[in-house]
Amino acid sequence: MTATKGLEGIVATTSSISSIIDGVLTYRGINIDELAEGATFEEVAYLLWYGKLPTASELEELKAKLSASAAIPAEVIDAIRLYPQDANSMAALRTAVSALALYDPAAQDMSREANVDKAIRLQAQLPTVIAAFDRIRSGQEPIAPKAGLSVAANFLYMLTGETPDDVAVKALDQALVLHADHELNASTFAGRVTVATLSDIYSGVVSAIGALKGPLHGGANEAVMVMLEEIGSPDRVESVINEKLANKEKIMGFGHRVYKNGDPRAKHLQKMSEELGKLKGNLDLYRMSVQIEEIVTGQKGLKPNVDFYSASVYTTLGIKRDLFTPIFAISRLSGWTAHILEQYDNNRLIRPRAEYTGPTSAKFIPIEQR
Ligand SMILES: CC(=O)SCCNC(=O)CCNC(=O)[C@H](O)C(C)(C)COP(=O)(O)OP(=O)(O)OC[C@H]1O[C@@H](n2cnc3c(N)ncnc32)[C@H](O)[C@@H]1OP(=O)(O)O
Ligand SMILES: O=C([O-])CC(=O)C(=O)O
Repeated sequence: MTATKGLEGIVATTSSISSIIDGVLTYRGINIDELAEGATFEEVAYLLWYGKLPTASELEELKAKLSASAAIPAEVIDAIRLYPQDANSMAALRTAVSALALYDPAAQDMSREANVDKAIRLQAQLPTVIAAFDRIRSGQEPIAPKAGLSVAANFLYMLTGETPDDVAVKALDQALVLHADHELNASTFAGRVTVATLSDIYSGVVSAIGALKGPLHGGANEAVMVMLEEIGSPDRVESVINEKLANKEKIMGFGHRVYKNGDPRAKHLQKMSEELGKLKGNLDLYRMSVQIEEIVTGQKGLKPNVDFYSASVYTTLGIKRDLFTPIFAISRLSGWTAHILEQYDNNRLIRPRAEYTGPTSAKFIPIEQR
């Protein structure tokens, strides 16, 4: 038995949800470029869960269900009030999703129907949880979700209490489309491993949130913003990035386990970053990002991944840095739950082997002789 470090190149499951073939990403066979330009996040979530694009009436039905389930139990809001004010936002989200399970009478119902309902409910509730956490830690009262708003619009509304403008809603919606699923990425795999023991959907999502949090995965979008803040202005890009490269530091938002010729989602976020910068009259973050890309791609051949330009996009939208990865979670929840449902539909315990590298034939020494 020989281990492959990081399971690189190992095919661990079959799946019909999303594919990356020759660098092309599809959701249910539809190219991500077409979805990014033409679909809303709700249509994409439907596509991931049900395997086909919704008709107009199916989409209306899904939106109505999302609207009807977006409120979170008062007990969960009360629990969020007890979190430390400086709690890590992904830790807070992980804890709150765990708490949601306690107040869902169907949490342990393993029927397919109940699990699809829970996927939709969680999709509706995640933005409410994150917005409530952000307001409570800022000394403000949480704002209840507003019926009739899209997932993107409702999230922005619940953060500020103001009706968001169309540009912001469209940009966030497109970002949600781009992040919704990505084959067997680390967080999706973590979720599938958890539910393959026939544990419940909440446990799978909690595992997935924990895996997304790390800076080698979803946490990279926040880390990109830390780097942009450290650089501070376009004239410092060259010196800071060259120093990082000379010190063999990783440049966050670059590289990918699967894409070696570029992440097809990055160009959409780059375009969005430029357009938003122009609209807001400040292209500094965009220009700094482009300069970083020129240096890192030029020197290391590494291309930006989905996390790189999302940092300037979200900052230009006025979103706090530590909400970037929770936003990734709002989007990826659709993919996680689609994979969890697929895992339940054709389940077998996921239990690989380890190549043992420890001592063999070691002897037990009684404690008094050690
Ligand atoms: C949504 C997402 O999860 S997208 C990924 C988000 N993560 C990041 O942006 C963090 C920065 N990137 C990375 O750490 C990596 O590229 C990962 C984790 C995404 C992929 O990792 P792996 O497939 O294991 O690639 P690995 O780490 O083996 O990299 C191969 C080589 O490229 C280098 N490399 C990879 N990414 C970077 C980077 N961002 N900056 C500098 N060097 C890098 C490695 O140091 C390694 O060099 P070496 O062969 O001289 O040791
Ligand atoms: O697939 C991966 O390894 C990481 C990634 O880009 C994602 O989850 O969107």
